[in-house]
Amino acid sequence: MARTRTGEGRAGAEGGAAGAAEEVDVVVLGMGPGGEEVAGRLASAGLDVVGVEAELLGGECPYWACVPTKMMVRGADLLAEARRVRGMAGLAQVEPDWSPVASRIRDEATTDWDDAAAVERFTGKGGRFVRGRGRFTGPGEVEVESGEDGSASRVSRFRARRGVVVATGSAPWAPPVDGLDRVPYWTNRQAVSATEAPPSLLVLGGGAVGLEMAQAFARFGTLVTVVETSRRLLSAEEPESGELVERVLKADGVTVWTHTTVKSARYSDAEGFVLDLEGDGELRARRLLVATGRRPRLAGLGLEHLGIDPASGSLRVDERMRAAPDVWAVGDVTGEGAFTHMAMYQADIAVRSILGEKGPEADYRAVPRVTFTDPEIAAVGLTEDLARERGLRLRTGTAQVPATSRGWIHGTGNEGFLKLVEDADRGVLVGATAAGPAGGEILYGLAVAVRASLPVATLREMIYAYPTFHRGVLDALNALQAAGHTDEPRTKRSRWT
Ligand SMILES: Cc1cc2nc3c(=O)[nH]c(=O)nc-3n(C[C@H](O)[C@H](O)[C@H](O)COP(=O)(O)OP(=O)(O)OC[C@H]3O[C@@H](n4cnc5c(N)ncnc54)[C@H](O)[C@@H]3O)c2cc1C
Ligand SMILES: NC(=O)c1ccc[n+]([C@@H]2O[C@H](COP(=O)([O-])OP(=O)(O)OC[C@H]3O[C@@H](n4cnc5c(N)ncnc54)[C@H](O)[C@@H]3O)[C@@H](O)[C@H]2O)c1
Repeated sequence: MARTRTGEGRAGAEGGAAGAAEEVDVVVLGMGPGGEEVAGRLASAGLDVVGVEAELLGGECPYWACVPTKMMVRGADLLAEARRVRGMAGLAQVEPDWSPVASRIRDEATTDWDDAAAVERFTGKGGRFVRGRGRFTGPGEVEVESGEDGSASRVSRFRARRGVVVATGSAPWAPPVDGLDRVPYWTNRQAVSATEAPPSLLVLGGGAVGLEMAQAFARFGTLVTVVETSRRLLSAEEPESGELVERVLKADGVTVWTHTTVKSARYSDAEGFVLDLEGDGELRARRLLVATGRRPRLAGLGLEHLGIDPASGSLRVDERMRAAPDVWAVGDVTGEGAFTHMAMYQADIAVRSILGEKGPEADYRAVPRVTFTDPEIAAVGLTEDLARERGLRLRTGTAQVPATSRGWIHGTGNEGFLKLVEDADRGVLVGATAAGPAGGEILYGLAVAVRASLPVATLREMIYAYPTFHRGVLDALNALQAAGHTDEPRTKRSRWT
């Protein structure tokens, strides 16, 4: 697990001594992807910047989230591809072994959960790094407490002339299930630090975290059961996405319980984890992963000193990332979408805002999101349901990947679909889903179309390379036009798409 270095003083000045606040330009609270980007850019621009981080500089993404989970996914996908050789290209014998995945995560991704290189990168730009937990003590005033595990704690105080950036991210949230707080369940952190694939795993929550991990462990031989309260998996996405991912997970041997409520949880060495289901008996496994969402980290930040209610759920920001006078916020803490690309996007806007530079304001019409299951479930903009809720008059068009030329050529492993949601009055796409092999890559063109409000007529006039997966967009456009309004997926393969 993480070797935190709270309180060590190797990374530049440690700030003002307790009692005397040191004047600096900007203090950044939390150095995940959002905070690191803001602090690094401002330091490079010549500002006197203090970056405060309680754990590891880089935050959740490189050490416990995006990067290590995608290494898990990569290993799992290699196994799945090897298993598809039979009937397509001969025979391949597959013997799953988790240890190369664990080694890559430990040695390549996280350097054994050590952030020395990231600290050096930041201080190399002229930033000053303080390891510790920061909080507001007044407008523009920040106190950082360093030291833990019984070591004497020290307090540094700063007064930020230009302002403070809050980038404290999010923490896993567990539902109020009786007994859950008393059992040693995994969050994403223990799951990515696993040195072996457990024999059996219960996954509570059928969102991105739960499903990426469920499929990865299943492909390495773990007996996985997913339990989800909603009627379908990936409930925020198109219904077709949840249906597809449930189908492929089942093909991977995963047991899926949707629309299921867990009443209570217990654990013993002999029994392992036991979840009591409302009405439906119980589920058992050696490990339990709780992946039921995350919540912005606002507690203990002293936001009350700014007149902000820390219980407000997220730190609301305007289109220039301002949360209060001379306070900016970026990343998961803003509640605008818990993605690294969102944190980086907002960081860019905050940097320009702090430097007084002009430039575009935040625009969330085309937020891309990719769940890295196999097939990848990628989407941008509004789902059909959300677009309807906004009162738009819609047309939708869907193409099934196996019915396209490339999907058909691809053969096994070709599950997926492309769905377009058009604002029929304006003739532009307001949302799209690309589910299938390389769905996240195919999404790019659709994201451009949504963001730039490209006329659907222009999309139809374009030339799509044959036989690519993205050429399926033409099929979906044809479906859009043919039906006027169609929710029916096309099942027949047209000759040239
Ligand atoms: C399992 C998993 C997989 C994911 N995969 C992807 C993916 O593939 N693609 C993607 O785009 N997103 C992914 N995400 C989401 C992504 O990790 C987050 O959106 C991203 O890390 C948010 O960045 P951030 O800077 O807002 O916050 P964080 O990364 O959470 O960093 C915040 C930092 O602030 C520090 N901090 C908190 N409070 C204080 C304080 N008071 N003082 C000092 N420091 C403090 C924390 O220690 C932390 O290091 C994934 C998330 C999970 C859980
Ligand atoms: N590939 C990516 O970009 C990626 C990957 C992982 C995580 N993330 C980000 O991290 C955030 C957190 O991911 P997550 O999957 O933990 O959250 P999520 O909110 O996406 O999904 C949580 C799921 O848990 C379910 N749930 C809630 N309470 C439950 C209960 N008591 N029993 C069973 N199920 C319950 C919800 O209905 C929901 O489907 C996401 O918002 C996502 O943006 C992104």
